[in-house]
Amino acid sequence: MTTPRPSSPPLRSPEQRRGDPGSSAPVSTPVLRLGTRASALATTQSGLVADLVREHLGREVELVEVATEGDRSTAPLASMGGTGVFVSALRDALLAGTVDIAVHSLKDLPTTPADGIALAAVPLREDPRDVVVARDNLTLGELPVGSRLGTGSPRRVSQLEALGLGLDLQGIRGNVDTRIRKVRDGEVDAVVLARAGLARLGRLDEVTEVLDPLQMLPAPGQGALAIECRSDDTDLVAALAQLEDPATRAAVTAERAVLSTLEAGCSAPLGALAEVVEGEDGEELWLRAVVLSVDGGLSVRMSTTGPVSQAESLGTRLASSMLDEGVADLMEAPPVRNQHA
Ligand SMILES: NCc1[nH]cc(CCC(=O)O)c1CC(=O)O
Repeated sequence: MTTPRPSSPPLRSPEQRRGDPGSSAPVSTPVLRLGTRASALATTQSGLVADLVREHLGREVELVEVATEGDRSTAPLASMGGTGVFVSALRDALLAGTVDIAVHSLKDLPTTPADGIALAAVPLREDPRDVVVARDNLTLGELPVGSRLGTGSPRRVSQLEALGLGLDLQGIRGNVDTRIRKVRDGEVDAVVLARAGLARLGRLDEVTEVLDPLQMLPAPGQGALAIECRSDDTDLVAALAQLEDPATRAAVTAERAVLSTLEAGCSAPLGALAEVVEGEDGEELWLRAVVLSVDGGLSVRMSTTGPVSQAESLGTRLASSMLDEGVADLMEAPPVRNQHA
């Protein structure tokens, strides 16, 4: 046991720190521990939420790093059960009581609710669109036939194939920085990323094209954050509600209802985007969705509008209509090969 030198900060156990009588915070408001993955995007997003909590709840927040299987392994995400691997370690930390708040990218959040976990707030969403980062400032349409485009996402692959650009699509993984570096290093000619991640990381200057949802519908929940806590932490559930953006909550609720309804009958690539728009009778929700075969040869695209207050049923009904159009069969459809597939 070494004695800390006088200049060192005093060492305290988490228990001591929680009710520290020496700090200005009263014992009844302990420091909130916000669990985060270690990636640059995750710590940035967690830092944003920590700032919101400090500002709106007036509470002290500290970030606690939590390692997840999705970060430790470089295996394809699908082989680990999808992006849910990023989520479960943080939820385990919540349930174990080692953290009080967890922040996720909403698009990584499984649609099935987790026991004991509350989705306490969905704050204002970033621009949900996908973007291209390409060499020599090129747009998708300017990339020569045969250009290598790196993306491991079936949703992006199928929609890019559907555009018929003759790109050589290559499955890559890695964080935002790694993917952009593959373009700089010439390993691929371009990558497609969520604009929101680049915006939060302050790297929008890398973007060479913003993809219109007409060409590329984003993933359900893309650009939005999910703030979770233990559901029995009722004071915190109520306090975190101050961080909620109702329009964003309605939009992602509709998008995720499409996802969960289709998940039962269909595992084909899916894009969905809901936006609050001005309708004849005031604000309404405009929901668009697409399901494609993996090779992009077949797709079903639908849209609908409805009351913002009925986001969930709007999504469920749109997905049901898509199932009526046979989207469940798209996975099994014989490959429709375009010239460059
Ligand atoms: N797939 C991983 C992931 N999860 C959330 C984001 C970006 C941030 C967001 O969509 O909110 C990304 C990176 C990307 O898709 O480019």
